[in-house]
Amino acid sequence: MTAITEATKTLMEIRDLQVHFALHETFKSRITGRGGRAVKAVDGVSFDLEEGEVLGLVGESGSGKTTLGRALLGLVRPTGGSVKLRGEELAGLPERQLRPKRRHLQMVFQDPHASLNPGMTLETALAHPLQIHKLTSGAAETKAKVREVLELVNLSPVDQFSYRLPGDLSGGQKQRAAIARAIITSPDLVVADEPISMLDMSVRAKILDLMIDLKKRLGLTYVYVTHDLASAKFFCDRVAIMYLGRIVEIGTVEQIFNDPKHPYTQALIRAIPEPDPTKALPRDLPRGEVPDAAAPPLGCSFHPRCPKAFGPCGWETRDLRSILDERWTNAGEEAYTTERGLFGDLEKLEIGHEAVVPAGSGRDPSELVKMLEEIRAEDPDEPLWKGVKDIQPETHGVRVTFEPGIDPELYDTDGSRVACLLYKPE
Ligand SMILES: Nc1ncnc2c1ncn2[C@@H]1O[C@H](COP(=O)(O)OP(=O)(O)OP(=O)(O)O)[C@@H](O)[C@H]1O
Repeated sequence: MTAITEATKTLMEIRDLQVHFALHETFKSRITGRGGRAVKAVDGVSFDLEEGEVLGLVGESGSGKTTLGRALLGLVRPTGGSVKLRGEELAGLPERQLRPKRRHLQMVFQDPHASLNPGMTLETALAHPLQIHKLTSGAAETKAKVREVLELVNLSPVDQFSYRLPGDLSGGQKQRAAIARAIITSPDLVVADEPISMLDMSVRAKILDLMIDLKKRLGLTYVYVTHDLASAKFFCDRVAIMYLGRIVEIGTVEQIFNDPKHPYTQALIRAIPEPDPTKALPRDLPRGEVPDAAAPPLGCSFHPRCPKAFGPCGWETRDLRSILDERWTNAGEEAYTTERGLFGDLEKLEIGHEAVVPAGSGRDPSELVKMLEEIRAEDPDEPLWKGVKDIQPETHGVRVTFEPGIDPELYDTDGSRVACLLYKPE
């Protein structure tokens, strides 16, 4: 592995990268260019990738790891921001200009079976990129290069493997062939998206060992996309923890594993199943599921699940709604009927830091204020209440005002860089 402290050269510079996928476009939003909902798969990501390093992108399903990895390769078009390869801007390049760059930017996929053409021998499959990018002059040179790369990935005796079809190979051998195809163009960067998760336990470590070996021999740089922190610890030099399209913590393996700072990273690390390092993350993370990426929580997007959340983290009407829903799910029928009757239609609550909670039909808003105060008094340590600034009766309901939230940036700490207000400089 590369020591990050050594003098390194920057291979890629990623700044404020955004990949938003439009959803449910209406006629009006299409015409005006406004108002259409979008999934913010990658939402303002910045980092440098140093030559020769292995950077892990780690996070739960839907955090944007794959989209970010694909955006680095130009396989998905950024909707904003910049991706520079050795100083040259790739974001926004027309396909015609991007195509010749692709030999420098390769990908290894999760499913080696799906990524290889079942009707092509390994020799044909590996010769293909050499021919497309015109990297060899003539059949003899192509054949020699294919043999060299098959040797490199340990698919030998080469004479036998050259003429095999993917169907004749084991899962591990298929992934070796897919890796061979990725490295045959002498790329600078290989994005490996869950390259071992579909393989038998017995071959997973061998494939990562092979990738480390190839990196040393060929001077490759890897971005390793995974939800498996244990394999990232083994394989990576640095790790970026992603949550809802953002990097929430980035640091060296030592910083992330020995001194995790973000409450989300801490939860992920606590959840690593030991001693078996190959299992996926269990889902015993705090408070619920990953929210909808089309309408992420305000402020810090982790705040609704965060055990350390406090006043300015971005409390909002949806949090109040969840607290009430949770309370009523656990309430007895009588208590539920009494309390629920005080409230009007909560579907009408708008997303924001201020909301008028409607009173139930014929109910006095002051009863609602009393109820909310009672709920607060029962559990004053519930972090939501630390973000509530004011509860006031109005004509038809109660105005609940929250502290204006702060959307954290990546802050420098004495270790990793962390997007959490606990580390915001004064
Ligand atoms: N082509 C697309 N159109 C619309 N939404 C998309 C598209 N691709 C990804 N998304 C959404 O973007 C978000 C990030 O997806 P992405 O696949 O990058 O996450 P991930 O962390 O790699 O997840 P997984 O581990 O499940 O692959 C998700 O909410 C996903 O549903």
